[in-house]
Amino acid sequence: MSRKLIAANWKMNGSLAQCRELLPPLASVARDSLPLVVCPPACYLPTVAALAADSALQVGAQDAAQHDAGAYTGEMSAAMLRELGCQYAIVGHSERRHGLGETDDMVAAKAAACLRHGLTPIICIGETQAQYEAGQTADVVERQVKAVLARVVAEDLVKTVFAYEPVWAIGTGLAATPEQAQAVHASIRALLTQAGGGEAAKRVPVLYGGSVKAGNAASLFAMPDIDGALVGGASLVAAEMVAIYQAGLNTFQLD
Ligand SMILES: O=C(CO)COP(=O)(O)O
Repeated sequence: MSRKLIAANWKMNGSLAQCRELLPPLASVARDSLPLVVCPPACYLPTVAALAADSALQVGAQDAAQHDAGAYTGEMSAAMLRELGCQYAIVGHSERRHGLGETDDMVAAKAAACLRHGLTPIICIGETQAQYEAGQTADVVERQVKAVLARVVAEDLVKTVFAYEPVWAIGTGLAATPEQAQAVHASIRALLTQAGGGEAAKRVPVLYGGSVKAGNAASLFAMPDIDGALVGGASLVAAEMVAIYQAGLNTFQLD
């Protein structure tokens, strides 16, 4: 299995009409050798799963509950998301950490809940602009990764995906440079290696997210520890998302 992967995070955007418009071009380019995961708002998951059905496209949710069932109004469990056709769920997106108060431990519990139910968690980590300016990137990333490692056993690590998303690069048009991102990705890989043993850690995809577009994807993908992208705004334009995916097909050494 290749450790490369490209994912689209629509955030709270889209409509039924947009699902029908955005999915067919992606379905026609998706290949098994490079997983392409579409994460629409939860209400569109059944529609997106149906549109993806006869293709290599995969479906992900944008969040998953940390609990399996119970009195948690508005939440959706990992098992429910599986029933809706999801193979993946994003957890710990900075818009949930900073906008909705999710803690490192909640994010780790969500990742563990996904793993209990056979969903692959795409675990987002990354520093804010203030932390970046204060030179705290390495410390923040280490704390966020270690919180996950405290709840996910080493043999499950290989079933996870990490996404480094510096908050200052999200939706700003100001992506990290390939070299900046590579340095952080290498440190994430080192933490995973320490925790999960060399071989398992080598197979965990570490994606980059933050202002990825067709114009910068190939230079990011050329870095040895950048295994793909978690794409926000550009994923709402079919031609952009197709071009980003094609940059992956052309740049990555795929199995
Ligand atoms: O948050 C992101 C993906 O999860 C990145 O968003 P943008 O690609 O819009 O910067």
